[in-house]
Amino acid sequence: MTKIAVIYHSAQGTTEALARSVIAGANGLTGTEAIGIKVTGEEVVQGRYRNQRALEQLDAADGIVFGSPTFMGCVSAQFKAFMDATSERYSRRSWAGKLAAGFTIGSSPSGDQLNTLQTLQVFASQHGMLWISIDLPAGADAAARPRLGAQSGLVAAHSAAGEVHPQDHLTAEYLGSRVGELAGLLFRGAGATGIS
Ligand SMILES: Cc1cc2nc3c(=O)[nH]c(=O)nc-3n(C[C@H](O)[C@H](O)[C@H](O)COP(=O)(O)O)c2cc1C
Repeated sequence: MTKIAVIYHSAQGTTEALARSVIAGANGLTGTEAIGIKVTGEEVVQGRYRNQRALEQLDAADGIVFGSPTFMGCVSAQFKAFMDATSERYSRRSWAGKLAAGFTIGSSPSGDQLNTLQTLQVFASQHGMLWISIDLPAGADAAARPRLGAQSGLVAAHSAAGEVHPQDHLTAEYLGSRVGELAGLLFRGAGATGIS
């Protein structure tokens, strides 16, 4: 069984909604099990993220997808607390060779979300993880994914009413299925399942 974990922080629910789509995309593959882990403010005590069980769940995953809202042009403080809590794993190289990917959402189509994604990408690289991009041709994909054109991960933006765009959900599903399929190929020798 290929294991994918999606760890995310969400204050108002839009990042969580995208996380559900990433999970659904991965769970749509035969032989893949995806779980969601939500980082909450209550788990951050004096600046330290304290959920050891969550970290152990991530240890068991073949691929980890990181999700954070873009707050002031970067990951949220809660998500950064989680990132800092992985430093022992960094020292032990626990996550080296796992697959990684990321997604973020903001209120503006160009609200500096790319900096959030790049923060996630650097974080994954510090761990020696293998970063999975979005390989769809922006502007040429039949389903118009990725809507805002970012390729290094999913950049989403919600409407003025706070709604997540359906195409951003489609891209999130695609990202989940891509990470799941590649993890299956790399770690389980599973045959291609036909991402489309
Ligand atoms: C403190 C704060 C900072 C924010 N900074 C940005 C920003 O830099 N760029 C942006 O596009 N949206 C920004 N937003 C909007 C949020 O990213 C957006 O509403 C997002 O969907 C929230 O995610 P959530 O629903 O998972 O909490 C900010 C919101 C807050 C509360």
